[in-house]
Order: sequence, then C-alpha cells, then structure tokens
Amino acid sequence: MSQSLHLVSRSPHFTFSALSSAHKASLLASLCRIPASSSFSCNGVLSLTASISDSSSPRVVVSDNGSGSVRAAAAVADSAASAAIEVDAVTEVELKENGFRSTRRTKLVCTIGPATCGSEQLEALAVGGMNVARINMCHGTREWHKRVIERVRKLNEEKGYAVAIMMDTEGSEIHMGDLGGASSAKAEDGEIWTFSVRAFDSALPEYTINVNYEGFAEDVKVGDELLVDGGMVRFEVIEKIGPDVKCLCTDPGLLLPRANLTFWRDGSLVRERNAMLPTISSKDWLDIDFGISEKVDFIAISFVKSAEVLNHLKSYIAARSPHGGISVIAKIESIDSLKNLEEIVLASDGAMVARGDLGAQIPLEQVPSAQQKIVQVCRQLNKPVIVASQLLESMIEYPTPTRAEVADVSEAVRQRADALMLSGESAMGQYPEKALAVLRSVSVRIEKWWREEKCHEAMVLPPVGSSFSDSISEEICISAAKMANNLGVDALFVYTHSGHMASLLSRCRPDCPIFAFTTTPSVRRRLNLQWGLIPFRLSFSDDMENNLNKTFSLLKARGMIKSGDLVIAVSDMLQSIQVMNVP
Ligand SMILES: Nc1ncnc2c1ncn2[C@@H]1O[C@H](COP(=O)(O)OP(=O)(O)O)[C@@H](O)[C@H]1O
Ligand SMILES: C=C(OP(=O)(O)O)C(=O)O
Ligand SMILES: [K+]
Ligand SMILES: [Mg+2]
Repeated sequence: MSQSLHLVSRSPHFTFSALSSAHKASLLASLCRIPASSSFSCNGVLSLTASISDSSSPRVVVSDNGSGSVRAAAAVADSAASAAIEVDAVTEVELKENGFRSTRRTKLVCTIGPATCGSEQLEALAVGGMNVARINMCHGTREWHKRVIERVRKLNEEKGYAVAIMMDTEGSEIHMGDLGGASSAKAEDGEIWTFSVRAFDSALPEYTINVNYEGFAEDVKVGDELLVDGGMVRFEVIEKIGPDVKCLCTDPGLLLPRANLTFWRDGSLVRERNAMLPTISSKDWLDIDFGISEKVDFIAISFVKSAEVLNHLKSYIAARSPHGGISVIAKIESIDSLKNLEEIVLASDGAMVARGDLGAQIPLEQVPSAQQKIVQVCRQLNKPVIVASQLLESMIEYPTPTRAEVADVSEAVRQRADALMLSGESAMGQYPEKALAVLRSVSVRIEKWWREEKCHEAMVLPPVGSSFSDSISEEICISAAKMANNLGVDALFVYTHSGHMASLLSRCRPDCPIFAFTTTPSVRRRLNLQWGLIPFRLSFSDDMENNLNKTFSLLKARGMIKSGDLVIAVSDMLQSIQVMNVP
C-alpha cells in the first residue's frame, strides 16, 4: 500500500516559505506523521511527497514541480466552457457581492406549508437563502407535497438554484386530529373538553378533540396532566368514559390541528405502551416509499429511539435506491434519543435538534444543554446537525423578532450548528421571507463576530475514520483547515466524489469558505446542508493538475475568483494538500 501527501506551491510569494524551517518541519511532520526533525528546503516552488508503505518507515521526497505548467494549461482550458461548472445562483451572487470571507456559513432550512407552497413564494425563499426545503408529512397530502417538490425542482432547473428537499416523517407520536377543518380552536380556563379515540363520521361535536392513539383512554388515569404542544395548553383528566376522556382546561390557549399530546403523572412524563409504538409507522413507510420515488435528498425520521431503526431504514433505502442519494436525518426529540445519542448519531447521516417535541418530553430548562450536547456530538462524529423549532416563533404573527429570539438564533450559530430551521414561521406564518432574512443576517453577523474575536475554542475532534486511509483523509483536512486559518487563505478547494472529504473539512469550521467540487448533482444538493460548504457540480478527473486548471479558468470566467487569490486544495483521489495563488 502506498499513500502520498503532496504539498505544492507555485507562487513566488508563497506564504509557506515565510515560515521558520522548524515550523515547516513540524507542519509537514504533522501532515506526514514523521519525526519533526526531518529537514528540507522550500524556496518558491516546492513539492513534497511522503510515501507510507506497510513495512518501511515513511520517506519524504522534496522536488521541483515545474511552475509554468498551470498557467500554460489554464490558457489552453476553454474559458467559454463556464457553463460546465454549476453553483447555486444565489450563492454566486452573494460571493460576488460580499467576497469570500463574508459569505454565510450557516445553512438554512425552511418548512414549506400553505404560506410558501406557490412557485413565487418558493422562489422568494430560494433567493432569500433557503438551502433546504422541508416538507412535513404530518400535514397535507402526498399529492400536495409532490407538487411542492416539483416546483422546487423546476426552480432549480430553470433558475439555477440548488435547493435540496427534506421529507420529514410523521412518526408514532400521540397527537390530536384535524379539528374538523378549523384552523385552530380556543380552549378557555375551566372548560371541559372530551379527548376521544372514537372515529367521528360527521362533524366533531363541540369541545371534542380526536386522538390518534388507540391506547390513549386506557393509558391515562384520572388526575393526569395532559399537555398540548409541550404545555401551550394544559388539561387535567377528570373522568374516563369508555373511549372518551373528559379533561378540565387548567391553562388556556390555542389548540392547533394535529398538535402533539403528552401526559404527565406526579411530575413525570408517562410513557406507557405508546413508548412501544414503532418509530416508523405503516403510514411512515408509505411516505418513505413516496420520498424514495420522488428522489428527495433527505429523509428525517421523527422520534428515533435507537440506532437499529436507522440501520434498517438505510438498508431499505439502499435496496430501492441503489445509487444512493438519500441521507437519513435522525430527529432527537425524545428521552430515548437522548439516552442513545451517540449510537443514533453514528448510525445517521445527520441529526436534528427537534426542540418542539424535545421540550415536551424533558423539562424546558434542560433543552439548552441538550442542544449544546447534540451539536457537539454531531460535530465530533462528523454528522451535520440542524437546530429546529421556535427560533423565531413570534414572527408567525409579527414582522420583527423578539430580542430573545435573536439571542437564541445567535447561540445556535455560535455553537456552529450546520443549519437552522424555520417551522411554522415559514409554513404558515405571515412573514416567511422576513423570518428567513433574520436568520440570514443574524448568521452572517455572528459568524463575522466569531471570526473577529477568534473565539473559536479548539474543540477536540476525535478520529472518526475506520481505516488507515480514512485517517489520512482526516489528518489532511485538519491540517489543511489549520493551514488555511494560519495563512489566511481566501478559500479551501476540495474535490470529492462522495462528499466525505468536504464534510471532514466542514467539521473543522475553518475561517474561509470551502468550495466543494463534486461530480454528482445529488451529492452537491446534500452538501448544501453542511456548514461552510459551497457545493459546485463539476466533472473532474484523477489528475489534480488538470482539475485545478479547469476550475481556475471556469471560476475566473464566471468572475468568482481572480488572479492572486490564495487557495488550498485537497482531494479524495490523490490525498494531497496544495497551497497556491490563482494564476
Ligand atoms: N403541509 C402543510 N399543510 C398545512 N399546514 C402545514 C403544513 N406543514 C406545516 N404546516 C403548519 O405549520 C405548522 C408548523 O409546522 P411544523 O413545525 O413542521 O409542524 P408541527 O407543528 O406539527 O410540528 C404546523 O403546525 C401546521 O399548522
Ligand atoms: C422539528 C420537530 O418535529 P415536528 O415539527 O415534525 O414535530 C420538533 O418537534 O421540533
Ligand atoms: K414530523
Ligand atoms: Mg417533532
């Protein structure tokens, strides 16, 4: 087995040569896993190769690399072929307007509902920075969701956006029915409501709520507290009559269709047989089949309890969608998911801090520390993480967020979550675009603050690779990100087929943006969820020299980079780090 690490400079102003030779040696040693005592010279053009073989000790070879070749080849490359590179039209404008450094790193997910399902509204969200459109199978029909998917795809094709689609399953939670078509109902203090598992043929009787869980009437006891949406409205169980449960409203509020229900006894959440319900219900399986046939990019699974269900789902998807293309997101929103957090995150392709239901299952004051823990575990295990629910809840009704909401969004950005998500704000609120604009501006501002203050704590990133080759990729990315920060480069370039190398770079949360080049449209869309990645679709070969020439000329033709920009390139074909100025 032979692996090589490659370090190449072509610029006479190569920043690397300004480092002390001890620093160079230790930097290279850390790249090559060789003793830091090895010495070498590097003036101007440098190429360093460390060959690691099974039996012998590592060798380091330093050689001249012929600096003229890049420029000559770049001249040959066809600048008219700029169409051969695809990047999200909105990001392209942002990059040109704000420069590399100021592009947004935190990704934005919008739940699509009645307020945003039209093409014009979807386009306004795409222009406003939506990276992922989420459809929640808890609401609406499959036909309704199919039309949304088609509209998003059409916009991507016609307008050059790269919005990914996330389908979120309903899951086996206990929730209320549809309120007989009403958009909401008000429960007042002292009123008596009936929660029933009966199926009503005609209109719902007054003060009656349908419950979707068969075992409901048997599982609750007189005296239990019934919480709607984690406490937005509260009832006390006063009487059980067959399938009907009579409840007294103790905290008034608005009942919304399909609102989640939990019941509490002596201050603890009651988890009777409902805890035994399958994570993926039969309805969810049909929705998953729908998601696979619609080729959605992400499937988010509600109320995940263990890794087992994710492994099962992943083999199910792999059998039906052999070329891959669908990532599985585990929603952390139950006590069980917190208990089994690491195994769940490991088995997933990403996670969501689903604070809505999580806050109904654990005391509210525990949600912030749970969020921090989940974000941290995901980053350590190299999985993208979304912070979701109530980020800008007041903006469902008002055009301006509260100061507390802005502080909450800032905290998620400061924790360097990969993505933030809007739910009701974009699905059924009055100001979806304004809410998205708040997420965008707060993200950009806090990211800038964080870079200025350099207050990024050095998080220990444990090894995640399962093979030696994986470990080399990981070390390369950690070193490249560190070099990018130390040298103040303009961008990191990564050439990646599967996207893995790009996510390893993203995990390091470097100061500069990461241009991720990939050959597959679906990989490109999925990279859209990850922190700091600007995904491009580009055909490339195993020849890095060629790839770089091609990329430079295409990006220059588009006005996205210019001569003299300093970039660091890594790739998963040739495990290498190259530092260079754009010719
Ligand atoms: N496809 C849809 N059709 C109708 N209403 C929707 C749809 N998606 C979301 N909504 C509305 O937006 C609200 C917030 O969305 P979300 O947080 O995804 O759902 P939930 O409140 O059930 O957790 C929902 O309660 C519902 O009122
Ligand atoms: C995102 C969540 O899930 P859903 O909106 O599907 O309930 C949540 O509970 O916070
Ligand atoms: K859901
Ligand atoms: Mg939920």
